[in-house]
Amino acid sequence: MEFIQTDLPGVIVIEPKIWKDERGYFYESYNRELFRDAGIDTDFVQDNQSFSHKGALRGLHGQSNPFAQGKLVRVIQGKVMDVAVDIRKGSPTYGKHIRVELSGENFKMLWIPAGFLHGFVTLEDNTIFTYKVDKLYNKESEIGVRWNDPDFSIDWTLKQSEVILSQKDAVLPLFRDFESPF
Ligand SMILES: Cc1cn([C@H]2C[C@H](O)[C@@H](COP(=O)(O)OP(=O)(O)O[C@H]3O[C@@H](C)C(=O)[C@@H](O)[C@H]3O)O2)c(=O)[nH]c1=O
Repeated sequence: MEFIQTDLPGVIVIEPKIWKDERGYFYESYNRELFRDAGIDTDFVQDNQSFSHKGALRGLHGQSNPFAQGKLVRVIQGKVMDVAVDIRKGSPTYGKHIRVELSGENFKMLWIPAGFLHGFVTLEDNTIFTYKVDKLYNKESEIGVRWNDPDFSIDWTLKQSEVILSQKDAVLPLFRDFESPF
């Protein structure tokens, strides 16, 4: 299993070792000891899964303390462009984002600690996205910023007309009107 630092300190790409044979494949999607050795020392308390049609864009989301979540995300089937945005005030990379393509074929995972917003757009139909989080869902703690915020100018790969949003995500605040709790 390889742990690869990204341009946002704290956000880590994980490439698991894939064991392929005539039956198919096997891999460890989480190993507490290896993660702890790599500096990801946390207790996961909830697993989530979503299914999306091509163009579904979920984000940019987070939760404030005491429910701020670290997330370990991956794609089981299909493909997404996954995005993390640093919203830690005073961070040298405050307001900056990274993008990583995650797919059922590249097996990559992304660790996004608390203090970041997270979102993804599905690039293929029938995409199954799964993630572990280290704090429980808490509706009252939900925070977010509009996906197409001009200050972030994220290249989501798809055109605006191809994107499917929830009603909630369509009206999230812009970054300039957002008070980061971190
Ligand atoms: C996130 C979440 C939602 N729900 C419920 C509430 C809601 O009625 C329904 C759908 O929720 P949402 O529309 O917020 O789902 P979604 O837009 O997929 O939200 C997710 O987006 C990605 C980008 C993340 O990073 C996640 O943390 C989460 O915020 O599921 C839970 O019961 N538990 C949870 O942990």
